[in-house]
Amino acid sequence: MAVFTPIELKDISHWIAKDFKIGQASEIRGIHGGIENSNFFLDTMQDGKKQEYVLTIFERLSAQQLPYYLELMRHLANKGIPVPKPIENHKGEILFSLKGKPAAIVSKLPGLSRLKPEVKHCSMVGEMLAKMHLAGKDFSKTQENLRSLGWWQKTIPLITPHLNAAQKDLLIHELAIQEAFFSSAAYDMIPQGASHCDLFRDNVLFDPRGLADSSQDQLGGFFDFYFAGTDKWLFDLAVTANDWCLADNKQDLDPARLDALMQAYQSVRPLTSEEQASWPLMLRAAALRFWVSRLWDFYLPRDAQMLTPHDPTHFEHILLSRRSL
Ligand SMILES: Nc1ncnc2c1ncn2[C@@H]1O[C@H](COP(=O)(O)OP(=O)(O)O)[C@@H](O)[C@H]1O
Ligand SMILES: N[C@@H](CCOP(=O)(O)O)C(=O)O
Repeated sequence: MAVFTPIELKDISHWIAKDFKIGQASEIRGIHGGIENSNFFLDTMQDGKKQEYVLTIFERLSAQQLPYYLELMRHLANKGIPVPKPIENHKGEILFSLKGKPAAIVSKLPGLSRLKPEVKHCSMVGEMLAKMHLAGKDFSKTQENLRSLGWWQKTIPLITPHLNAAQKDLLIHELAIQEAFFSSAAYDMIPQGASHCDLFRDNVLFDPRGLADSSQDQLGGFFDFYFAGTDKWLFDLAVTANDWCLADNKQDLDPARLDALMQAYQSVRPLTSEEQASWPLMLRAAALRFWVSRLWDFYLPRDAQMLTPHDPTHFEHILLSRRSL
């Protein structure tokens, strides 16, 4: 995150005590990392025990869009997928208003991110991603991925004035390829459902089981569902592969990590023939998605405390690498 909307303990103490069954708020701390929302670790004291939550103030998403994400998390958590569970108030509501903006409180997951994943981390993530896709099959709400083709088409003209000729050509050419892919019969046949769409290494936690080395790591959970949407499951897998399965040069795919991710995913949900055929183009779609959003954040930034924009060049290189496959 970043903190776009500062919150202090005095702003929420009375509200927490009055509206929830989570005890008394005892501490609130702004969280570094992340770029979309204002996030805080919120501690409470309940029956003499410290409880930990995450309070999020949504900076871009509207109160109309948010029920999809929060209900999805509740649905998945109820099905045993390790994701943050939204906390209800006395009326059973999970979406609130704080400082005039939508807000939610969710459970804090255990663990830490592994930013240098080994093969076994890719494997755990692949398996849980496929389980999550299947667990979302009977989720009744649908909402498009708000960072998909329509958003790329709208956003690319805003960022091209900032780019050099080669970058502009690359962006415009790849957009045309993706427009053709998205309107193809093969694309139409790829299965879809609730997808995370941003399952980067920093959105997954591992429970280190008390050991300093990572060999005993267990999956702690997936979080940050605020880019989720009803999308092709293969897109979700491609987003994941582009971040988790990088070789040492940080742009090409590492065969061992990729193989681990794909094998584990397919041990739960084998890919259809259309998905297999579409994989190279889907990897490119996933690279384009994040190149565009990082360029947008970089050239059209918002005011915030603690905001560190992500490097757009990283995804330019990834896109070039996937195009050469
Ligand atoms: N439910 C959660 N459990 C544990 N840590 C969390 C949780 N939600 C967020 N965090 C922490 O907050 C940081 C920023 O959250 P993130 O969702 O990535 O921000 P943003 O909403 O801006 O994308 C994460 O890197 C993680 O450390
Ligand atoms: N994962 C995306 C953008 C969102 O970042 P997050 O840290 O808020 O999850 C990227 O790396 O560009």
